[in-house]
Amino acid sequence: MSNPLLEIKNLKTSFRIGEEYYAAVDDVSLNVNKNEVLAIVGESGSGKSALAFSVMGLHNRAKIEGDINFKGRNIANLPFKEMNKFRGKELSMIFQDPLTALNPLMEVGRQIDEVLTLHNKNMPKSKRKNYIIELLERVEIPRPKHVYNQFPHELSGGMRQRVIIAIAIANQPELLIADEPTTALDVTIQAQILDLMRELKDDLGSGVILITHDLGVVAEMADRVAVMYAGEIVEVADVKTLFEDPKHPYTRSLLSSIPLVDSAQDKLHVIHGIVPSLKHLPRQGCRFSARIPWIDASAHEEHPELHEISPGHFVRCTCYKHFYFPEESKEEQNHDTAQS
Ligand SMILES: Nc1ncnc2c1ncn2[C@@H]1O[C@H](COP(=O)(O)OP(=O)(O)OP(=O)(O)O)[C@@H](O)[C@H]1O
Repeated sequence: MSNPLLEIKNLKTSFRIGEEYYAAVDDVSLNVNKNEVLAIVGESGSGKSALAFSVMGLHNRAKIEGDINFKGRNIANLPFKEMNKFRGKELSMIFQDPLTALNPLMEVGRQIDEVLTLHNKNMPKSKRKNYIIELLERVEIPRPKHVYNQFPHELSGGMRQRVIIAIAIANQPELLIADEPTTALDVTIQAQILDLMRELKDDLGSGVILITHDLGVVAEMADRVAVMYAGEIVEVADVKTLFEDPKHPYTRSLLSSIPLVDSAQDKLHVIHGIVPSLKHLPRQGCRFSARIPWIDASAHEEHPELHEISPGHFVRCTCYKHFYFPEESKEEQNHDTAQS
């Protein structure tokens, strides 16, 4: 097997609250290959952004343990300056909110130029300008020469997000992290931005970590999916397997909480409760158990592990074998149990 572009091993990212550190990312191991989109899904507070920011080295006050191997080099805890050699060049991030990610006081062209110059000190100004205009064209911004001199507030939300993408790909990164890249956009613009990201990924051959809580985006974009709950990965599978044969109760709950147009699904399941706050995350046993109280305690492992139940399909805790939705009738449950 070829070496992964990114290999995260036993990553633990902890924030200090009062006198103690609490892990928001707790012993996470994941790989991303070249030309692959790995989606990370989970509710708000599950640790997705903390994971992404750890890879980008943007958590200067968190405690980071474990390894983040990028092209074979461990970049966890690199000094900020050293990390800057990678950031914006080989590693790049698309942020959720284009208004806060852009400098409101600087023209679009100059903002892209800054990132470009940082890593291409010898490129002459005229060449840079041409390249930036090509980049704006590449992300399908109409009248790129005009937009070059515009300020972010003069552009629509969709256009601003295209500028963010242009900045992120300016130096042709090998790994691109997109944190909720379309959440702030309306649905038609979302689809255009997703199309664009897919095209760019194919052109650049980059690996992509796509962070989202939107399973529609996952179905559209991802090759593989990691489901995160309370700081842990609870299931990993290729996208087809995850949608057709989800196992973990949390994955199943997420999937059955969204309406699917072309499915025979007739009941939507509501996931009760919320991800507990960092200080109150359960650290013992199955972290999801409190949200499925109708499942007998004996179904959970004492120290839940990721089990590889088929090649490339990992599930944490054996409780998946005993899970059913309370809405399901006894008959359905018995039928399911007999089949599994
Ligand atoms: N700088 C910080 N200091 C303290 N706690 C933090 C910090 N950043 C995140 N957290 C906590 O860590 C946990 C995980 O947060 P994170 O933002 O990674 O979740 P998320 O899954 O990305 O959620 P969202 O989808 O809302 O961005 C949350 O409980 C959050 O409050």
